Amino acid sequence: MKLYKGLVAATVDALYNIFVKNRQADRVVEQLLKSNKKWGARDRAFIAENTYEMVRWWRLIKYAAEIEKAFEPEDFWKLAGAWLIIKPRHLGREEDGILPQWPEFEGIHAETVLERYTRALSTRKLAQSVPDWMDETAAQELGTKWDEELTALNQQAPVTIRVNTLKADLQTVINTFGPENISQVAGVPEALILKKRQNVTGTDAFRQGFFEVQDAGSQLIAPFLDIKPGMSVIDACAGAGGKTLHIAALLENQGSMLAMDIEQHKLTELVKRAERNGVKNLETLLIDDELALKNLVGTADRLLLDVPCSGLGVLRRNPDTKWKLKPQFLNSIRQVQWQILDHYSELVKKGGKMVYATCSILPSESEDQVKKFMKSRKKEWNLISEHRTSVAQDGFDGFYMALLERK
Ligand SMILES: C[S@@+](CC[C@H](N)C(=O)[O-])C[C@H]1O[C@@H](n2cnc3c(N)ncnc32)[C@H](O)[C@@H]1O
Repeated sequence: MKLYKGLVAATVDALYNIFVKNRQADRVVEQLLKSNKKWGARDRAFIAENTYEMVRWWRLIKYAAEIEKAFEPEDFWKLAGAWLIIKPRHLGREEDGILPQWPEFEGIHAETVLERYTRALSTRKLAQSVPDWMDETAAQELGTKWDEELTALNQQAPVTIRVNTLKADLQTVINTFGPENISQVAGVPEALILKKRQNVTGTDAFRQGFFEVQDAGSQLIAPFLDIKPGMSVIDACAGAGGKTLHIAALLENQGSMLAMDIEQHKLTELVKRAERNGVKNLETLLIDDELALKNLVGTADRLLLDVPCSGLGVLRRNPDTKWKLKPQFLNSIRQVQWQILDHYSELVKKGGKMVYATCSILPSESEDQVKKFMKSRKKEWNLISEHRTSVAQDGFDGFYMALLERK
C-alpha cells in the first residue's frame, strides 16, 4: 500500500497525544477521525489500525528504533518509521516495509531496525511488549498460563455486538448486516461478530437501539445474575451502563433497575443510551456519600458489582492500559474492590443474589477477593458458582464472575 504523509502524520500526532499528553487512546482516535471529514474509509482504517498497533507494540518498537523515551514529534516519526519497517513481518502483512524518502525518516537504517527486532523476539517482555512489573506480577499470579494469555491479549479484538431484545430480535440484526457478514457466538445467544471491521455505531440500526457494542465475555455477566422480569435490580458500579442495559433487557422493562456510580458524567451517558435502547424502568443514583446507600440496605433481589479493576482482561481493546497502569494503582484498586464487596453486599435482601465481576485476569482482584469475603461471611452467604472467560481459551475478553446468594 502506498504511504501518504498526511496519514502517517496523523498517526504520529495521535501517538504524541497518547504518550506525551497522556490522553486515552480511544478518545484520541475518535476525535482525530472526526476532525477531518475528507478522509475516506481506508484512510481512517489506516490511522486507527496503526495507532492501536503501535500502542500495543510500543515497547518492542522503541527497542527496535533504539529510542528509550519519546518526547518530541521527531521521536514519534522515528518510531512510526521503525513500525512501518517491522509491521509486514510482525503482523504477517503483504507490505514491502520500505520507507519513503521523507526527511522525517532520515537516519533510520532498516537493517539495524530489523536486526534489533529479531533480537527482541527472544525476550518475552520485549517480544510481547509489556512493562517489567506487569510481566512479573501476572507471571507470579498465573504461572505458565500467562504466556498464552498475553499472546492472545496482544491480538486485535473482533467487533462484537449484543442484540437489544427490547427493540429487535437476532434475525432482524443479522439481516441488517447481511447473514454473510456476521456470525453467531456459541453459548452467547445475543452476541454477533462482524466478519469485517466496520463502524457499526454509524448505522441506522444502532441509532434505533437495535444493538450495542459489547464483547461476548461481557455479555455472559448479566445472565449470570439469574434475572427474572419484575425483579428489583441494582447495578452498583454501572459506569456508562454496558451491563445495565443488558440487565434492563432481561428485565423486559418490568421491575426496577437502579444504576449507581461515583461519576455523574458516566450516569448521564447511561441515561442517553437507555433512551436509545427503549429502557423504561431505569433510575440512577450518584454515590457521593455512603449515606446515599442507607435506604437501599436489604432491598435488592439482584445486585451487580462490576468493580473497578486493572482492566488486564481487556488489554486487546485498550492496549494503552499496558503503559498507563501503575503497580501502586493495582494495590489501591484491590482495596476499593474489597470495600465495595464488603459494604455494598448489604443491599441484597435475604434470598437475593449478587454477582461480583472484574475484567481482570488476576486472581488477586477476582477469586481471592471472593474467597476472603466467603471466609468472613460464610454464615450469611453461599457461593453458588464462579466463571472465567479467557481470550486464549474461548476468544472472549478476560472476565471473572462469581454468583453469591444471601441466606
Ligand atoms: C468496570 S467499571 C464499570 C463498567 C460498567 N459496568 C459497564 O458494563 O460498562 C467500574 C465502575 O465503577 C465505578 N466506581 C469506582 N469506585 C466506585 C465506588 N466506590 N462505588 C461505585 N462505583 C464505583 C467507576 O466509576 C466505574 O464506572
